[in-house]
Amino acid sequence: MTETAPEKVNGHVKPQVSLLKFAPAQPSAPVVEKTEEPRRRVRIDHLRRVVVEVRTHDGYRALIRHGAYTWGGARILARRAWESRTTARHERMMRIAEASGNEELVRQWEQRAYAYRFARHRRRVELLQMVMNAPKTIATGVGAGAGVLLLLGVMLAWANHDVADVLTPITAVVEFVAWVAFIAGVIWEPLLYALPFLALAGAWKVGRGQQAAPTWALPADAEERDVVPDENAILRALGKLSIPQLNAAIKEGWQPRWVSPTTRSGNGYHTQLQLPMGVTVEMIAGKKNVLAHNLMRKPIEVWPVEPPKQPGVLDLWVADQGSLSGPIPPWPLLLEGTADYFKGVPVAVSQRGEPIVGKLMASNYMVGGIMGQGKSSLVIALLLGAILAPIVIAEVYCMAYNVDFDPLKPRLRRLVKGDDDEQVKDALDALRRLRDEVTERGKLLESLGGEATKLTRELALKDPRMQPMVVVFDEVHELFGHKEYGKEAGELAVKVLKKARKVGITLIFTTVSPTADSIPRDVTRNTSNRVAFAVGDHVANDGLLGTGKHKAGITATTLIPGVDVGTAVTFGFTSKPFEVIRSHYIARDPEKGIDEVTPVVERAMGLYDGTGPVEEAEHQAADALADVAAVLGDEQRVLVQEVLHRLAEHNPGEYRDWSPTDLKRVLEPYGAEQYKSAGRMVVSRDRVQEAILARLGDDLDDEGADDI
Ligand SMILES: Nc1ncnc2c1ncn2[C@@H]1O[C@H](COP(=O)(O)OP(=O)(O)OP(=O)(O)O)[C@@H](O)[C@H]1O
Repeated sequence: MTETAPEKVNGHVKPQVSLLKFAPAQPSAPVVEKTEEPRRRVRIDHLRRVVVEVRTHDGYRALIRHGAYTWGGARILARRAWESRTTARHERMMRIAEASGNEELVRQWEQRAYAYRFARHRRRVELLQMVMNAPKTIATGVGAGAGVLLLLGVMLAWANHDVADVLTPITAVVEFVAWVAFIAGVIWEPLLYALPFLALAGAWKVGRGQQAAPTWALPADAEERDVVPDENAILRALGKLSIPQLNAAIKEGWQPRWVSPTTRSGNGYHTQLQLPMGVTVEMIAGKKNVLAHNLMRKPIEVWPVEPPKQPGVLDLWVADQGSLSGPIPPWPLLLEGTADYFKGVPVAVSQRGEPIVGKLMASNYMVGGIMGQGKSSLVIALLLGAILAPIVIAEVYCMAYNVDFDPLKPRLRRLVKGDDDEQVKDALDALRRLRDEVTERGKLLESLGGEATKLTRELALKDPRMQPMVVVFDEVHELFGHKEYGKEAGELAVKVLKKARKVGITLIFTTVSPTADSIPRDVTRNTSNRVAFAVGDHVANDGLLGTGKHKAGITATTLIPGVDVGTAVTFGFTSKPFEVIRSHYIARDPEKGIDEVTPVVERAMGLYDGTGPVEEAEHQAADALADVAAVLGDEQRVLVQEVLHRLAEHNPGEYRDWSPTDLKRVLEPYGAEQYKSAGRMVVSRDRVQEAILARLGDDLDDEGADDI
């Protein structure tokens, strides 16, 4: 017996009772002549072309435009009239308030609607009463008027001694009425004929004022998209984003609450407004390109974001046209000046044109973006600034074969180049050393720093083991992505980053691949300053700037590679949720013979060797005895507390934390320590001066002994 495989229906063994309904087998269809369909399509295409092409005809556009103005104006007037006589407006406002969940506002509009209805009812009742009383009122009025005229006539007749004058006032009034009737008779007919035209003209004017015509029919200059993004321009631009919920709100009469009206901010404009229900900032950010177009800007010049503490608010910053593509001012330290590790280094200008300082103390960097967008240049600006502070130790681990860091070599403690296992291992070793270093420095800080919770300038100058360090890991994905060293490197980096900020170690990572696969998330999370040059997609963007940033409009995906070179979206440089920066460029192109980097390195070397204007490195230990003498001045005796106070003022770095014991420790060897006078501890000027002389004598003796 042969077994046959069960028949299958849709991949299942054929069921006993099939629930599948098969279409009856069609008799072979007769061959149909297919010539009709293309012809119909051709006709539709032709029709469509005619409809579209006719729009380009000036006469047709003018006809539609003016027709639409009139029709639209009439509709607007009718709506206004309707709203003025009914509670339609109140109800609309109530719907908006209700939709935005503002119960207080709903109640207010309800009360207004009630007051309006009440007033309208009273007016109607009064009108009715007036109509009913009209005959009586008219009769009374006419009677009173006739009486007055008659009285005037009598007085006139009396004055003129002519009885005929009694009727003169009444005759004059009758003649006046006849004239009015005559004039009205003359103008009535033309007025009657002109009335529809006047109404049409009025409607046309209103329609034109409101631009109530299809956009394609408007004259070329009528689409007055304003260069200044004021409230009107912003509302117009928002209304043309094709966001249904926003359009519905606008149709309902939504008027935004301007949290902050449009104000000038640097080289752009800043506005904040509350969005209606159903419309999120993400939706607006998703249409950033269209918004930028509507505001007559490039996408990079428009930044719609949601402030962290103001949910539902659209924070819009619009740069001046072209302001982000002009030349960047030269690096402030290019020709002169030194830097201070504890204050930071100028690296860029912000979107508003303000200087951006790259902090070094308590900061770490992750710089990413596709190739050739300026990552290395930004890091070189940071590093050049850092080495212009003579106390800084700098190391570079560049996991690629490139010459970017070569000119800095003389001033670097270590420069490793290359992406072979050997160099990657060097970078790993550097991280291992740094792990030990941060621990060591932590202990030193505890023992030397006293109250200080992090490295201070004084401490760094006092102890060479606490000299600030800047360590660059270029193309760091080679390290973190390394199959042998990657895992350990990631863990070490996180450990170092967590402790480095307090002990004066700055880590700078750069990568072309800022995704979670190449850079451990925890490494990026623990970097305070993140820089995204043009990136390939939102994954890379969020890998650098943080999850959800792309959706929230903080995105470097709109930066154009090759065009926006040197421009980056950053986090951590200022207190703002993000900052678009344009980095200073210290040019170097050996092929063209341009090299601005080397002179800066030479300057840094001058400072470092002590041949230049060293400000910080040459730290002289304070001479406490001389300082005490200086603060005593001419006074015979000074209270100990006063001496300590004056010393702290004189040299806060050295004496701020001094106590009477410290003072005693310095003065005692010379017998000049404080003593009690009239019940209070004092320091004597004469004793201190004698101590200085005694010390001088000792020094001379020592020199004499050395000479022998
Ligand atoms: N701020 C800037 N302004 C003007 N041009 C710049 C700026 N930064 C960089 N460039 C130009 O872009 C080129 C590439 O810069 P850089 O090497 O810094 O890019 P990168 O992102 O580090 O590229 P790679 O990943 O290939 O090293 C530079 O040689 C320079 O010509």
